[in-house]
Amino acid sequence: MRPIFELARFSNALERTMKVFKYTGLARHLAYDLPEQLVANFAALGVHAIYPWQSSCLMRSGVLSQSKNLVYTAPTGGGKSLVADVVLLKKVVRQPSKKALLVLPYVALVQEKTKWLRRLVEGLLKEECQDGLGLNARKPRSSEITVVSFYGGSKSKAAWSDCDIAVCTIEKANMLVNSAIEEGNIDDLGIVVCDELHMLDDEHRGYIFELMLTKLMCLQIGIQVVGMSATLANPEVLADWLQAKFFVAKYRPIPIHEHLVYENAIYPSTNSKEFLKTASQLSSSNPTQKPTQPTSIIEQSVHPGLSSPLTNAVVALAVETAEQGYGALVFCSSRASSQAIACLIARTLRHIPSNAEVLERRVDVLASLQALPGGFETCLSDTIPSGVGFHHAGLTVEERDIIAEAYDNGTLKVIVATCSLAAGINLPARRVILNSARMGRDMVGPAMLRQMRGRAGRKGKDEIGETFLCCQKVELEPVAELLEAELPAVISCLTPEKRGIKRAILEVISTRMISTYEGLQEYAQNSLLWHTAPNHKMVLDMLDIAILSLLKDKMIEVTEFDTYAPTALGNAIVASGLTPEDGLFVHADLRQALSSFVMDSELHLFYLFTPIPNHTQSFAMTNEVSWPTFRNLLEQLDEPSLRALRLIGINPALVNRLANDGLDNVPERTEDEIRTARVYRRVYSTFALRDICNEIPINTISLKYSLPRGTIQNLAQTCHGFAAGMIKFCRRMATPISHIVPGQSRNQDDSMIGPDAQLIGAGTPARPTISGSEAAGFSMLAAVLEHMQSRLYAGARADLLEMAQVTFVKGRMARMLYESGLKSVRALSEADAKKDILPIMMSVSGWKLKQIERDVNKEVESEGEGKGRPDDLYEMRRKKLEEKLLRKAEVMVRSAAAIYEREVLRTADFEE
Ligand SMILES: Nc1ncnc2c1ncn2[C@@H]1O[C@H](COP(=O)(O)OP(=O)(O)OP(=O)(O)O)[C@@H](O)[C@H]1O
Repeated sequence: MRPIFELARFSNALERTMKVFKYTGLARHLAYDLPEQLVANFAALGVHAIYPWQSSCLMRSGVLSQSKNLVYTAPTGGGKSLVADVVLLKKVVRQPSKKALLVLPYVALVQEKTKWLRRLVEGLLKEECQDGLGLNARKPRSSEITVVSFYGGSKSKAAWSDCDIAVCTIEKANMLVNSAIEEGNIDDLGIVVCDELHMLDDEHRGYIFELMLTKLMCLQIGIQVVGMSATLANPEVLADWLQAKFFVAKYRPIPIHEHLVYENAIYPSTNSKEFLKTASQLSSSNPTQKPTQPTSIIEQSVHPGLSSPLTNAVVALAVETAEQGYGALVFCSSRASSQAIACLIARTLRHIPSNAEVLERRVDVLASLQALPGGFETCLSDTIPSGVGFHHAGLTVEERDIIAEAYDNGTLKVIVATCSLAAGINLPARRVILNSARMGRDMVGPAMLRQMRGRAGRKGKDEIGETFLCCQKVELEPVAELLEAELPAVISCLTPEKRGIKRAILEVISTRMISTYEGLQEYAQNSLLWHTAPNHKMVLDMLDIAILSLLKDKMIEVTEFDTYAPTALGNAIVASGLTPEDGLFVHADLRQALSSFVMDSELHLFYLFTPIPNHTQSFAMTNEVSWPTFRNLLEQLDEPSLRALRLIGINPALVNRLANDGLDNVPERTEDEIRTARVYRRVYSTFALRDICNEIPINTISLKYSLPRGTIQNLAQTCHGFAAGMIKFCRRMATPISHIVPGQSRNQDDSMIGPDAQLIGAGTPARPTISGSEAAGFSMLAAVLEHMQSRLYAGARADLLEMAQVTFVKGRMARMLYESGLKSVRALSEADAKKDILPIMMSVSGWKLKQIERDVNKEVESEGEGKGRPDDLYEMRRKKLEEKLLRKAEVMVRSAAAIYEREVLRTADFEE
């Protein structure tokens, strides 16, 4: 290792850093040209030296000088993120006018990375300006670096303009890039880092990576692109596409010892070839083949639940790891089996004594789970005391966070999870145990298998890593095939069989990036599709077909200059982040609402705010509708609500028939039938959304609709973003925007176009692409939806709506204030922040106090009494929290006073 950051012996960070430079040679450090504070921050986070491969990768010409794009791969846990962190932070510090986008596929990863980067930029300043040169140069002004996360369901209201580094999900990143192009400030973007680049070939979400990167490649304005992955079979192809340097590293700081387990026997496999050989020998019926010898045998338990050798092996291996005081991650094929296996492991571990302090921490974990407003999976009460948790998408985010944190800090020793955990968060383990290699009924793919096994032995957490792939006889052959399988080459998802290029074309026309046919051809030539297609004519034909289809669907039009311009519809679809197909679906629903909107029931509005099936893939999948429940819900509706549903297209007789016949779903053979099925599924979700807004606990809703709590929570979180998208859709439909010059188009809140908006081409008339009355209708609908949006944000009934306008008063807080007598904005405006509001806020934040207590105990335990007395530390942090909440309470009172004053003035105006 090259010890550029070697340190630890010095107390003061800066002093430490200076010593580092002397020790390692300034020349080496200057090669990276990193600010001292950044070096110190890396060291404080445990990165004292850089791996040789990281150094070689960074030193590829043009990478650090930010003139070259970079694509690289390294094994899981190999330290890829550090390379990207260095390039990204250097850009932001040295070119302070530039912003950085960091794109990750999962919300949990976005949150984790945001926390990491915030710690990394602590005290790190970007240089604001440097006027003049030499002796006359003015000293640069400096300012702090802001890191903001963007993802669906995020409560943050931060805007692109507020941040230096935006950490985003793929969809949000694409939307940010679209808005920046449209608003003419894409120049502000200096670097885009794409983690998990292999996701490019994920048909559901990954193709948006390609749309975004193709735009950046086409723009040619020097935005540096950095892409990385542990599972890229063809980095050179991607590098060629992105005009990037590429680098392949094989280094893994902690090697993994791999094993195959079959019929209670453990076979070693030092590499995947040997693994494959062992698996093939075991599955072979050839008597002449010399049998492979196991290294050890797992004792078969007499417990009836462990009669299957596979389950017996999985449980025994997990128990052994926990007994030795290490962490084990067990991957199962389904949510149900992960819970069942967790219970079996816990039952065995129950008889093994743990120390009193650990037991107490587990009691705290359970208490935190019990305190969750959304309820918790009661089965966890059986497993947590033994140090075992489970983790899957059926749990709420809070449950998953508590379990992951307890595992990370050693309170829990085993987590049993579905494979979504492997890619979703960075939880390391001494031992990774695969209870067969399946996801549902299918075998996992080679990339996922690598991700799962890659969780074993992570630098900074453990010094050894082991994996055990446990399988049954029938699985030996598919497992052998899986092990032999090469990682599939990443290919474009824009092929006609997958997503096609319609959305891609609509986006670039709608954002005004391209308006000519030649421009569109050039765009297509910048896509991965072009780089991987065997035949370029096919791509150009696809382009023609997509243009025709967009013209036919009236999403784009041909102007009198023979260029392409978006229609209001096309613009609305792109602005609200929908695919063209989903956009048409939503448009049909909104037009119907325009023609006959049912105002005397909330149901129609809730329907329009319900994310459409496929928009949030996890909700209301085909087989998740319980038709008997649907029928019961219809039976309880009042007349206006029933009328609303009939208008939307629900036929109660059909629901009745499906419930009686025990059928799974409405038929989906023709396009009409597919649309109808989507409407039924969306309405089912609408009922759940209505319950969420009526503050029915997640637990109760989950039971009522036979849907997991995680699914209900996902609906609650995604509906806000979807509702905002619908409002944007209506606003754009209401506005003649087709000839607005980029950069002049709209206000920050994306509301109306100013009267001075410039026209493209002298004398070009601004032609609304929909009729005046329809535009007015959409404008009215936007206003109605906007009004109702606060109902969603409040998560509370109408009587709390007024309160929910006040800053920081949302959901539970609104209810608590209401219940303690502060029932109106006026009452709140007259309240005493310290005496009346602070105690309520402290009780709502009870879980935070628990968290403080846990953190203090943990720190004192690891750093000793030098940190201070636990009680004093706790008191100090409690006071800090109190001060923070008091400031919030004061803002609340001021906000309530402002709203009340406005209200009084409005009434006075009206009375005059
Ligand atoms: N040079 C280094 N010295 C010490 N620790 C390091 C170094 N580089 C990375 N690490 C640590 O190793 C761990 C794994 O690194 P990182 O998350 O960057 O790996 P990765 O290759 O991105 O893994 P994955 O593919 O699983 O996301 C992290 O805890 C990270 O802080």
